[in-house]
Amino acid sequence: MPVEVLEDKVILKDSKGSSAEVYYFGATVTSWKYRGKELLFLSKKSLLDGTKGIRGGIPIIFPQFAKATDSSAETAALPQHGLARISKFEWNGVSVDNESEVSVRFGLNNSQVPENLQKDWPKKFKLIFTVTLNDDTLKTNLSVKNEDTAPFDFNVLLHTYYSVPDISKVSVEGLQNISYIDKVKNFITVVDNDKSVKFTQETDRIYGNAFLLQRINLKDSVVWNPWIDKAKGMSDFDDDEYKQMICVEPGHVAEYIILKSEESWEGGQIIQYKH
Ligand SMILES: O=P(O)(O)OC[C@H]1O[C@@H](O)[C@H](O)[C@@H](O)[C@@H]1O
Repeated sequence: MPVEVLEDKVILKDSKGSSAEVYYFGATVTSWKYRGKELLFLSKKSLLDGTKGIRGGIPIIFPQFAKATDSSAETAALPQHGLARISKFEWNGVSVDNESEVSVRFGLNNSQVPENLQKDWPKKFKLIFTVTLNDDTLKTNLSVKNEDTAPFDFNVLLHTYYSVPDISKVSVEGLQNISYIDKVKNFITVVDNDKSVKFTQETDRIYGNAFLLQRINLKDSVVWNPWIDKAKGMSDFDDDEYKQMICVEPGHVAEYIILKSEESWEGGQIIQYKH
């Protein structure tokens, strides 16, 4: 059976032994295993009961990345990282199921969002999140439809937590000569001349127009590791877990996307495990 539909999550299984798990809460992918090997990081302290955003996997960030810096932004009243990751999506069923690929869908519209968040961002919208598993490849695709009568602004990001055996041995390549905003150093703009990014301290950078993964319509990249002090301050993250994860997050966050009434936007990422 390639798709198991449970009370709180859906499990996708590939014929060669790969699998993925997606919670309805946030439509968060919490596990992606290549033939049994876990590739995503999920904190052992993460809550999975819908009382807090899931700490790990691939939370969907929409319609605001971080907290809006401009108090006049339409999304200014929303909490950090918006509403999608803390809303329960509906199960929209299996869309593809064949020898090589299994694909499932989750949906969220404004009336399914907790009431306080509806007030914080009173827009009519519809999200469809599609997760596709194919042996060594995971595709996550989001479509956003504006069902309101006026345009709205949004950010979007796939906050992907990768599991790594040892952060001191990790490097992220493909960001050379791209300027980034350094959130750890007071949001200064820096141009990266190094061939790869290595991790020896708290790292929180927004790269504009980077092409790191195969991505569709997501031009920015956030690279994040909380490191020691910030890890200690996070209740849903174990003190030492910063050594076992790295977030590389494709998104559209440096500017807002403006979506007109009745129009749709679509974007996503395709991650392939090199084995
Ligand atoms: O603790 P949260 O809300 O899940 O955010 C985690 C991190 O998410 C990253 O995307 C941000 O760049 C960081 O600044 C932030 O700390």
